[in-house]
Amino acid sequence: MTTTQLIEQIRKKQSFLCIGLDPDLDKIPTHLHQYEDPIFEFNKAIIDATHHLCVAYKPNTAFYECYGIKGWKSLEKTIQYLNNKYPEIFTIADAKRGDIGNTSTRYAKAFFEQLNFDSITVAPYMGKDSVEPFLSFKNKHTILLALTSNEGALDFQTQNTTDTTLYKMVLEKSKTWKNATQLMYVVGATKAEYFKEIRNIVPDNFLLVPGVGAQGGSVEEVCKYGLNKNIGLLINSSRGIIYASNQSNFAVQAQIEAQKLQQEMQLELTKHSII
Ligand SMILES: O=c1ccn([C@@H]2O[C@H](COP(=O)(O)O)[C@@H](O)[C@H]2O)c(=O)[nH]1
Repeated sequence: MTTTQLIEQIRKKQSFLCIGLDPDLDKIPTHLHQYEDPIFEFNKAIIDATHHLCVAYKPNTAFYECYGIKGWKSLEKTIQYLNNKYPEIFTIADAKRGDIGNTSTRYAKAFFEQLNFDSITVAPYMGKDSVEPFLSFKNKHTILLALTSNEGALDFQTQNTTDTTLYKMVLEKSKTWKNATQLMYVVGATKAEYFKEIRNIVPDNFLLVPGVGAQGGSVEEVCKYGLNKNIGLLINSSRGIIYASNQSNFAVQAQIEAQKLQQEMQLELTKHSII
Protein backbone atom coordinates (compact mmCIF):
# COMPACT_ATOMS: atom_id res chain seq x y z
CA MET A 1 0.00 0.00 0.00
CA THR A 2 1.26 3.50 -0.76
CA THR A 3 1.35 6.27 1.84
CA THR A 4 -1.17 8.19 -0.28
CA GLN A 5 -3.62 5.28 -0.08
CA LEU A 6 -3.14 5.09 3.68
CA ILE A 7 -3.85 8.82 4.04
CA GLU A 8 -6.98 8.45 1.87
CA GLN A 9 -8.28 5.72 4.19
CA ILE A 10 -7.61 7.86 7.26
CA ARG A 11 -9.53 10.76 5.75
CA LYS A 12 -12.41 8.52 4.68
CA LYS A 13 -12.78 6.77 8.03
CA GLN A 14 -11.81 9.81 10.10
CA SER A 15 -9.63 7.46 12.06
CA PHE A 16 -5.94 6.80 12.47
CA LEU A 17 -6.52 3.87 14.77
CA CYS A 18 -4.35 0.77 14.57
CA ILE A 19 -5.64 -2.27 16.44
CA GLY A 20 -3.07 -4.63 17.91
CA LEU A 21 -3.84 -8.30 17.36
CA ASP A 22 -1.96 -9.80 20.32
CA PRO A 23 -3.97 -12.96 21.08
CA ASP A 24 -3.33 -14.94 24.25
CA LEU A 25 -4.95 -18.37 24.65
CA ASP A 26 -5.30 -17.72 28.39
CA LYS A 27 -7.24 -14.52 27.81
CA ILE A 28 -9.54 -15.23 24.87
CA PRO A 29 -13.14 -16.33 25.59
CA THR A 30 -13.32 -20.01 26.58
CA HIS A 31 -16.00 -20.90 24.01
CA LEU A 32 -13.43 -20.27 21.22
CA HIS A 33 -11.33 -23.21 22.40
CA GLN A 34 -13.76 -25.59 20.70
CA TYR A 35 -12.44 -24.43 17.29
CA GLU A 36 -9.44 -25.98 15.58
CA ASP A 37 -7.71 -22.57 15.45
CA PRO A 38 -9.04 -20.47 18.36
CA ILE A 39 -6.56 -17.64 17.70
CA PHE A 40 -7.68 -17.18 14.12
CA GLU A 41 -11.38 -17.34 15.16
CA PHE A 42 -10.66 -14.67 17.79
CA ASN A 43 -8.82 -12.40 15.34
CA LYS A 44 -11.47 -12.86 12.66
CA ALA A 45 -14.28 -11.85 15.04
CA ILE A 46 -12.31 -8.78 16.23
CA ILE A 47 -11.49 -7.75 12.65
CA ASP A 48 -15.07 -8.17 11.40
CA ALA A 49 -16.38 -6.09 14.30
CA THR A 50 -13.82 -3.25 14.07
CA HIS A 51 -12.50 -2.91 10.49
CA HIS A 52 -14.70 0.14 9.73
CA LEU A 53 -13.28 2.02 12.74
CA CYS A 54 -9.57 1.57 12.12
CA VAL A 55 -7.11 1.83 9.24
CA ALA A 56 -4.49 -0.67 10.38
CA TYR A 57 -3.97 -3.92 12.28
CA LYS A 58 -0.73 -4.80 14.01
CA PRO A 59 -0.18 -8.43 14.97
CA ASN A 60 2.82 -8.67 17.27
CA THR A 61 4.57 -11.83 16.08
CA ALA A 62 5.58 -12.85 19.65
CA PHE A 63 1.94 -13.76 20.33
CA TYR A 64 2.04 -16.26 17.44
CA GLU A 65 5.64 -17.49 17.59
CA CYS A 66 5.12 -18.63 21.20
CA TYR A 67 2.70 -21.30 19.90
CA GLY A 68 5.17 -22.74 17.38
CA ILE A 69 3.98 -23.90 13.98
CA LYS A 70 0.31 -23.62 14.99
CA GLY A 71 0.82 -20.00 15.98
CA TRP A 72 2.63 -19.17 12.73
CA LYS A 73 -0.27 -20.76 10.83
CA SER A 74 -2.73 -18.54 12.75
CA LEU A 75 -0.65 -15.49 11.78
CA GLU A 76 -0.62 -16.58 8.15
CA LYS A 77 -4.39 -17.09 8.13
CA THR A 78 -4.96 -13.72 9.79
CA ILE A 79 -2.90 -11.76 7.24
CA GLN A 80 -4.51 -13.68 4.37
CA TYR A 81 -7.96 -12.90 5.78
CA LEU A 82 -7.11 -9.21 6.04
CA ASN A 83 -5.60 -9.03 2.56
CA ASN A 84 -8.50 -10.88 0.92
CA LYS A 85 -11.47 -9.43 2.79
CA TYR A 86 -10.23 -5.95 3.73
CA PRO A 87 -7.48 -5.01 1.21
CA GLU A 88 -7.85 -1.32 2.12
CA ILE A 89 -6.42 -2.03 5.60
CA PHE A 90 -2.74 -1.24 6.28
CA THR A 91 -0.99 -4.20 7.91
CA ILE A 92 1.97 -4.05 10.29
CA ALA A 93 4.07 -7.04 11.34
CA ASP A 94 5.36 -6.00 14.75
CA ALA A 95 8.40 -8.28 14.56
CA LYS A 96 11.25 -5.90 15.51
CA ARG A 97 13.76 -7.48 13.12
CA GLY A 98 17.08 -6.25 11.72
CA ASP A 99 20.40 -8.06 11.13
CA ILE A 100 23.37 -7.99 8.76
CA GLY A 101 22.30 -7.12 5.22
CA ASN A 102 21.78 -10.53 3.65
CA THR A 103 19.83 -11.72 6.71
CA SER A 104 17.67 -8.58 6.74
CA THR A 105 16.82 -9.29 3.10
CA ARG A 106 15.49 -12.71 4.19
CA TYR A 107 13.42 -11.14 6.96
CA ALA A 108 12.03 -8.66 4.46
CA LYS A 109 11.13 -11.44 2.03
CA ALA A 110 9.43 -13.41 4.84
CA PHE A 111 7.18 -10.54 5.88
CA PHE A 112 6.73 -8.56 2.63
CA GLU A 113 6.61 -11.39 0.07
CA GLN A 114 5.69 -14.61 1.88
CA LEU A 115 3.16 -13.07 4.28
CA ASN A 116 2.44 -9.92 2.24
CA PHE A 117 2.42 -7.42 5.12
CA ASP A 118 2.54 -3.72 4.18
CA SER A 119 5.11 -2.93 6.84
CA ILE A 120 7.37 -4.29 9.54
CA THR A 121 8.91 -2.87 12.71
CA VAL A 122 12.72 -2.91 12.65
CA ALA A 123 15.33 -2.23 15.35
CA PRO A 124 17.85 0.42 14.19
CA TYR A 125 20.69 -0.74 16.42
CA MET A 126 22.73 -2.49 13.68
CA GLY A 127 22.63 0.58 11.44
CA LYS A 128 22.14 1.51 7.80
CA ASP A 129 23.05 -1.77 6.07
CA SER A 130 20.70 -3.68 8.37
CA VAL A 131 17.74 -1.41 7.51
CA GLU A 132 18.20 -0.56 3.83
CA PRO A 133 17.33 -4.10 2.61
CA PHE A 134 13.80 -3.56 4.00
CA LEU A 135 13.58 -0.19 2.23
CA SER A 136 14.26 -1.66 -1.19
CA PHE A 137 10.77 -3.26 -1.42
CA LYS A 138 8.36 -1.12 -3.43
CA ASN A 139 5.27 0.17 -1.59
CA LYS A 140 6.38 -1.54 1.63
CA HIS A 141 7.20 0.41 4.78
CA THR A 142 9.84 0.05 7.47
CA ILE A 143 8.89 1.24 10.92
CA LEU A 144 12.05 2.01 12.85
CA LEU A 145 12.07 1.92 16.65
CA ALA A 146 12.85 5.51 17.68
CA LEU A 147 11.52 6.20 21.17
CA THR A 148 9.65 3.19 22.54
CA SER A 149 6.80 3.28 25.06
CA ASN A 150 8.37 1.14 27.80
CA GLU A 151 10.25 2.35 30.89
CA GLY A 152 13.50 0.83 29.63
CA ALA A 153 13.46 3.32 26.74
CA LEU A 154 15.16 5.66 29.22
CA ASP A 155 18.12 3.26 29.60
CA PHE A 156 19.58 4.04 26.17
CA GLN A 157 17.23 5.93 23.87
CA THR A 158 17.03 9.19 25.83
CA GLN A 159 20.63 9.13 27.02
CA ASN A 160 22.92 11.90 25.81
CA THR A 161 25.69 10.98 23.44
CA THR A 162 28.21 13.77 22.76
CA ASP A 163 25.73 16.44 21.71
CA THR A 164 22.42 14.69 21.20
CA THR A 165 20.39 11.70 22.43
CA LEU A 166 20.37 8.23 20.95
CA TYR A 167 16.78 8.39 19.70
CA LYS A 168 17.44 11.73 17.95
CA MET A 169 20.53 10.22 16.34
CA VAL A 170 18.36 7.35 15.03
CA LEU A 171 15.94 9.88 13.50
CA GLU A 172 18.64 12.16 12.02
CA LYS A 173 20.79 9.39 10.59
CA SER A 174 18.00 7.26 9.14
CA LYS A 175 16.69 10.28 7.20
CA THR A 176 19.79 10.05 5.00
CA TRP A 177 19.30 6.38 4.08
CA LYS A 178 18.21 5.19 0.66
CA ASN A 179 14.39 5.31 0.18
CA ALA A 180 14.00 7.04 3.55
CA THR A 181 10.54 8.25 2.50
CA GLN A 182 9.39 4.67 3.14
CA LEU A 183 10.43 4.99 6.79
CA MET A 184 7.98 5.35 9.63
CA TYR A 185 8.99 5.52 13.30
CA VAL A 186 7.76 3.95 16.53
CA VAL A 187 7.25 6.56 19.23
CA GLY A 188 5.44 5.60 22.43
CA ALA A 189 2.29 7.45 23.49
CA THR A 190 3.76 7.36 26.98
CA LYS A 191 6.46 9.74 25.74
CA ALA A 192 4.10 12.54 24.64
CA GLU A 193 6.44 15.27 25.91
CA TYR A 194 8.97 14.32 23.20
CA PHE A 195 6.67 14.66 20.18
CA LYS A 196 7.45 18.36 19.57
CA GLU A 197 11.18 17.66 19.23
CA ILE A 198 10.53 14.55 17.17
CA ARG A 199 8.32 16.43 14.71
CA ASN A 200 11.07 19.04 14.28
CA ILE A 201 13.37 16.28 13.05
CA VAL A 202 10.89 14.18 11.05
CA PRO A 203 8.01 16.52 10.12
CA ASP A 204 6.60 14.34 7.34
CA ASN A 205 7.07 10.69 8.28
CA PHE A 206 4.29 8.60 9.79
CA LEU A 207 4.69 7.73 13.47
CA LEU A 208 3.35 4.43 14.80
CA VAL A 209 2.33 5.21 18.36
CA PRO A 210 1.71 2.30 20.74
CA GLY A 211 0.85 2.92 24.38
CA VAL A 212 -2.73 4.17 24.61
CA GLY A 213 -5.18 1.97 26.49
CA ALA A 214 -3.38 -0.53 28.74
CA GLN A 215 -0.19 1.58 28.99
CA GLY A 216 -2.08 4.78 29.83
CA GLY A 217 -1.02 7.14 26.99
CA SER A 218 -3.39 9.87 25.79
CA VAL A 219 -4.63 10.44 22.22
CA GLU A 220 -5.03 14.16 22.89
CA GLU A 221 -1.46 14.56 24.19
CA VAL A 222 0.00 12.65 21.23
CA CYS A 223 -2.01 14.69 18.72
CA LYS A 224 -0.91 18.04 20.18
CA TYR A 225 2.43 17.90 18.36
CA GLY A 226 2.26 14.53 16.59
CA LEU A 227 -0.32 15.37 13.91
CA ASN A 228 0.95 16.84 10.65
CA LYS A 229 -0.76 18.06 7.48
CA ASN A 230 -1.12 14.47 6.23
CA ILE A 231 -2.18 13.23 9.66
CA GLY A 232 1.11 11.35 10.07
CA LEU A 233 -0.02 9.20 12.98
CA LEU A 234 -1.15 5.63 13.52
CA ILE A 235 -2.11 5.24 17.16
CA ASN A 236 -2.22 1.64 18.37
CA SER A 237 -4.19 -0.01 21.12
CA SER A 238 -4.06 -3.78 21.62
CA ARG A 239 -5.24 -5.07 25.04
CA GLY A 240 -7.54 -2.09 25.62
CA ILE A 241 -9.62 -3.18 22.63
CA ILE A 242 -9.23 -6.92 22.12
CA TYR A 243 -9.69 -7.82 25.80
CA ALA A 244 -12.53 -5.40 26.54
CA SER A 245 -14.49 -8.55 27.48
CA ASN A 246 -13.70 -12.27 27.72
CA GLN A 247 -17.36 -13.24 27.37
CA SER A 248 -19.29 -14.29 24.26
CA ASN A 249 -19.90 -10.57 23.48
CA PHE A 250 -16.13 -9.86 23.24
CA ALA A 251 -16.28 -8.59 19.65
CA VAL A 252 -19.10 -6.13 20.38
CA GLN A 253 -17.20 -4.83 23.42
CA ALA A 254 -14.06 -4.51 21.29
CA GLN A 255 -16.08 -2.51 18.78
CA ILE A 256 -17.29 -0.18 21.53
CA GLU A 257 -13.72 0.48 22.72
CA ALA A 258 -12.48 0.98 19.14
CA GLN A 259 -15.32 3.40 18.48
CA LYS A 260 -14.41 5.48 21.54
CA LEU A 261 -10.87 5.90 20.19
CA GLN A 262 -12.09 6.60 16.65
CA GLN A 263 -14.39 9.34 17.97
CA GLU A 264 -11.54 10.88 19.96
CA MET A 265 -9.41 10.86 16.80
CA GLN A 266 -12.18 12.43 14.72
CA LEU A 267 -12.42 15.21 17.30
CA GLU A 268 -8.66 15.81 17.13
CA LEU A 269 -8.73 15.98 13.33
CA THR A 270 -11.46 18.61 13.52
CA LYS A 271 -9.71 20.51 16.31
CA HIS A 272 -6.47 20.62 14.31
CA SER A 273 -8.43 21.55 11.12
CA ILE A 274 -6.99 18.61 9.23
CA ILE A 275 -10.16 17.15 7.77
O1 LIG B 1 7.44 1.01 21.94
C1 LIG B 1 6.68 0.06 21.77
C2 LIG B 1 6.79 -0.76 20.67
C3 LIG B 1 5.88 -1.76 20.50
N1 LIG B 1 4.89 -1.98 21.40
C4 LIG B 1 3.93 -3.07 21.11
O2 LIG B 1 2.64 -2.50 20.88
C5 LIG B 1 1.62 -3.26 21.50
C6 LIG B 1 1.00 -2.47 22.63
O3 LIG B 1 0.03 -3.25 23.28
P1 LIG B 1 -0.99 -2.67 24.39
O4 LIG B 1 -1.73 -3.88 24.83
O5 LIG B 1 -1.87 -1.66 23.73
O6 LIG B 1 -0.17 -2.08 25.47
C7 LIG B 1 2.32 -4.56 21.94
O7 LIG B 1 2.30 -5.46 20.89
C8 LIG B 1 3.73 -4.08 22.23
O8 LIG B 1 4.67 -5.14 22.13
C9 LIG B 1 4.79 -1.18 22.49
O9 LIG B 1 3.88 -1.33 23.35
N2 LIG B 1 5.69 -0.17 22.64
